[in-house]
Amino acid sequence: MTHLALRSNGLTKTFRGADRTPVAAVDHLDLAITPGEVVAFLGPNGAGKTTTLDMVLGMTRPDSGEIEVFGLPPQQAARSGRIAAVMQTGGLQPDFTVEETVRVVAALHGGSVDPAAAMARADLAHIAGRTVSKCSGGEQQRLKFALALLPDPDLIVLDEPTAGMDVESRRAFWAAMRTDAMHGRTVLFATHYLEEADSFADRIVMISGGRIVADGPTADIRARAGGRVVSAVLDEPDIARVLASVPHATEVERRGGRVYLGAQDSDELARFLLTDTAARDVEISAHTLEDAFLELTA
Ligand SMILES: Nc1ncnc2c1ncn2[C@@H]1O[C@H](COP(=O)(O)OP(=O)(O)OP(=O)(O)O)[C@@H](O)[C@H]1O
Repeated sequence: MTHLALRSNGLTKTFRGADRTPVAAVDHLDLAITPGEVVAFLGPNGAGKTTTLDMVLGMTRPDSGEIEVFGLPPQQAARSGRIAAVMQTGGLQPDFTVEETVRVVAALHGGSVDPAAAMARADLAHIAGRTVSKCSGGEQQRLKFALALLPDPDLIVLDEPTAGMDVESRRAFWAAMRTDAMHGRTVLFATHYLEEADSFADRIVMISGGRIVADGPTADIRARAGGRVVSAVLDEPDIARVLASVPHATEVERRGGRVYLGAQDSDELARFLLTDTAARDVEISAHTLEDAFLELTA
């Protein structure tokens, strides 16, 4: 029988806040991830991403609900090397070189991936002799990624792996990750960065207040923000005619000499503009992921 990479039912974790009031960090979370999926776990600060990932890794026990990784309890999946993580915090020895770090951890875990291969896959070969304290934030994250690859896990979990990196380092990190994910590994990563979710994930699970507010293919989540916007250069009488004639047409905004219009059916709106008005320079654009994010996590 083929198991899901991750399955949770009614997963719940509550903490006590500073004034002892309960905070539902994760609130009845149901999630199913099939092997090979690359899933972004997207949500604002305090949404419950880290708490969920801690439970996925068996580092925190849920108060109630169930969670399985490849059909196993999370701790067992972690012990057997089927799951590994790149977490936000986590000790690297500052005096070790990159290569020493990878070799020591490989020896400790009896990893199934050759240390040199893990370094190559995390794009570290050219800095193998550099001490950890001299590595940039991005290089240290890639080192953690190499360490996570050592047991050759089927599921790799990344908690905001590029937090604090500059654009260049983020690009290098994701290039290394993307190459690796093409080998069929399941990837679950938490992020605040919409563009990372957009460009790297097949699927987005959006979480807010410990609950899933949207879950689906990246393009579908974007579309949920409410269709498309049609913009054109248009004079006042034509704007009035569009608003009166096209069902549910609304004026969204005016900017740079253009008017931006929304409607239930954007194709119908565009057709009306092109055939019944003197509209020029008509453009149809999808809502951005940011629109969806703001709407769904509001
Ligand atoms: N050990 C703890 N004790 C008390 N409250 C906690 C603890 N850990 C998390 N919380 C609270 O649980 C909620 C969810 O936190 P969590 O760290 O899971 O969110 P997050 O989505 O990872 O946030 P961020 O993006 O800021 O890292 C927050 O309100 C947080 O303050």
